[in-house]
Amino acid sequence: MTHEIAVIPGDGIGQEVTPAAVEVLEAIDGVDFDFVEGEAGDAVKEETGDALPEETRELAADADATLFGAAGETAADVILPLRQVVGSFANVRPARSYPGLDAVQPDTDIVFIRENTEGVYKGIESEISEGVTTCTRVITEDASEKIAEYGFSYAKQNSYDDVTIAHKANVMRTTDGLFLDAASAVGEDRDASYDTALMDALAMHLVMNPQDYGVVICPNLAGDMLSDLAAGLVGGLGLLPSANIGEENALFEPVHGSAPDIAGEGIANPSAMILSAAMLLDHLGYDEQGDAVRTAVESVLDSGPRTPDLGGDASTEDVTAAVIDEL
Ligand SMILES: NC(=O)C1=CN([C@@H]2O[C@H](COP(=O)(O)OP(=O)(O)OC[C@H]3O[C@@H](n4cnc5c(N)ncnc54)[C@H](O)[C@@H]3O)[C@@H](O)[C@H]2O)C=CC1
Ligand SMILES: CC(C)CC(=O)C(=O)O
Repeated sequence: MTHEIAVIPGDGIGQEVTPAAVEVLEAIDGVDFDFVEGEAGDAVKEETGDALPEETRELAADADATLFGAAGETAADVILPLRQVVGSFANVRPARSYPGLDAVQPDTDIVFIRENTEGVYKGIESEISEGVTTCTRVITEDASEKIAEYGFSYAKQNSYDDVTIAHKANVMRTTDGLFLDAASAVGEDRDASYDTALMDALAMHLVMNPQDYGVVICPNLAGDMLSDLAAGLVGGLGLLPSANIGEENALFEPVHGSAPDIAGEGIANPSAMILSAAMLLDHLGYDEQGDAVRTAVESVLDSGPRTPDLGGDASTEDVTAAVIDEL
């Protein structure tokens, strides 16, 4: 069976790390892919006036799964609609420390399960008068229950004992009050053990004691910010993959952006993107192959070569070739 994969490299280092992930997928025995590339991001907007052309939307909608690199200034006009195109309701962001890396917290294994459809990401903003702006934060019972169901199931399936529901219901009493109540009710219904945590204090605890956390179920913006914070604990954004999961489709992307400070130098760390490809393999049912990719990345992170963000002097291509050798 051949799987059609939409490949959308985007801007900046997206153009460098996405081919690395495709090379790794091509090196896997026994799985057939048909990669079809689409354009999106700043460069295509400059050419055509549209950061996400209709052909690219259709490509992602029709493919078995999508690999997305990163976009630059147009990121919100690209990745947010793409998440909708694939019907994603959950953004899964594992933050793990790796042996051999000099990380702030070398004993971290946390998976952020981020609500992926609402909150401030609805983009409902207005300037109601000069110098006065508003942003409407949408939280619904259905979406809160759905992400909690996904989070508790993920914890069970992947043997995480600690589940934490992140919220700020002491301030956003109505919206995060609903998120907290709906997510807690899912935990109660399942007779599952879980904690709840105010997200400000949670940020501190994650930095000081990440080993106390397993699965963290979050509203949309909180999940974005807490997962980036966790990237800092384990060695940086070059290491964090993610999956945007829908009922019938999914999109896989690194947590990082287009990194204009290093774009074009060929030194971006491809690990986050390659690990996103491993999540794509899991999603398509190739768990063994997904594990093999993760093991190969781990081994290269441990023994090198490493890109400059991890203290090395290797290129994106050196690291990719080493991962393929390990495979
Ligand atoms: N999903 C997306 O397409 C996203 C796009 N962006 C866009 O990216 C642009 C830059 O945003 P920033 O806030 O700087 O975030 P960023 O994630 O692009 O970069 C933050 C820092 O991490 C480093 N970094 C990120 N990925 C790396 C990798 N693979 N290897 C080595 N170092 C890496 C960068 O060099 C930079 O110092 C903006 O235009 C923003 O809108 C930001 C976040 C997500
Ligand atoms: C530029 C943004 C759309 C990136 C972000 O916040 C996200 O990953 O949700």
